[in-house]
Amino acid sequence: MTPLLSARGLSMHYPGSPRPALDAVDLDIAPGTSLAVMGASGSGKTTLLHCLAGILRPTAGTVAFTGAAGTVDVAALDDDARARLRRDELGFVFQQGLLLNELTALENVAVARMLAGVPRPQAEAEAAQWLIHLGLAGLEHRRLGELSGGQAQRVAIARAQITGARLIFADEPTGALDSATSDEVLDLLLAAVAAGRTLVVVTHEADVARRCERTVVLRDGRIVSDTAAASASASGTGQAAR
Ligand SMILES: Nc1ncnc2c1ncn2[C@@H]1O[C@H](COP(=O)(O)OP(=O)(O)OP(=O)(O)O)[C@@H](O)[C@H]1O
Repeated sequence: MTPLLSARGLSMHYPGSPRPALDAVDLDIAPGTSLAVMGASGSGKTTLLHCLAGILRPTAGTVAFTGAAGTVDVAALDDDARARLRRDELGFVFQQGLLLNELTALENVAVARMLAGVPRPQAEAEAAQWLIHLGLAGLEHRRLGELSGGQAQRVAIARAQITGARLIFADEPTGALDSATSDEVLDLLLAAVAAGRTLVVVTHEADVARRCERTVVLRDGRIVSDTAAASASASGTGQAAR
């Protein structure tokens, strides 16, 4: 099967840094699978996610993404094209950054559709459906700052999916949550995978990684292990450890 995302020789050398944060990483991600990225603090997890998602431009390597318009090299796109790709084809669940505290839950989700040119009434109607789907009925008009951490992550998961994004990147999506809430948030992310989306999740938590089909571990910017979960289906099975 053609990978949804295929990185080759992906390297990131931050200016002034003595060593690369990412060092010639090769990684194929099959569509419809869940991948956990683990590793010690500073091993390069967020840098990898940002290079794969077109947030950062790597200093070397390619990232082939097969989306609506065919295959593009994310690493070679200019800033505007990468911003469009992120807006139209990728979803993000980060601990902070994308959601706005002063907007309501509904507005935070609807804005993702409005950025794609959908009129506000339609965007809000679609957003309301997503919020119900994610268990937030009745909280649509709460400002984000008035929601719990778990509720805010549900808003982020709604926002990540409302655009039809096939690929969702999550960076420590459960990091600030208690274990029951963390399980619920992961349930929702994995439900998106069951619905056909692809998930890449950076996590420190073994419990989160265990529930993904495949886990890669980074050390000093390199993939040092790549394993499929015992219960995982054949798709997304690991490549040999380097
Ligand atoms: N903007 C930057 N400028 C310079 N160096 C950076 C920058 N961002 C990250 N680094 C360095 O790159 C390396 C990898 O960082 P990265 O944030 O990707 O690691 P991580 O595995 O996500 O860490 P953590 O688990 O602590 O979030 C680290 O040595 C870090 O200090």
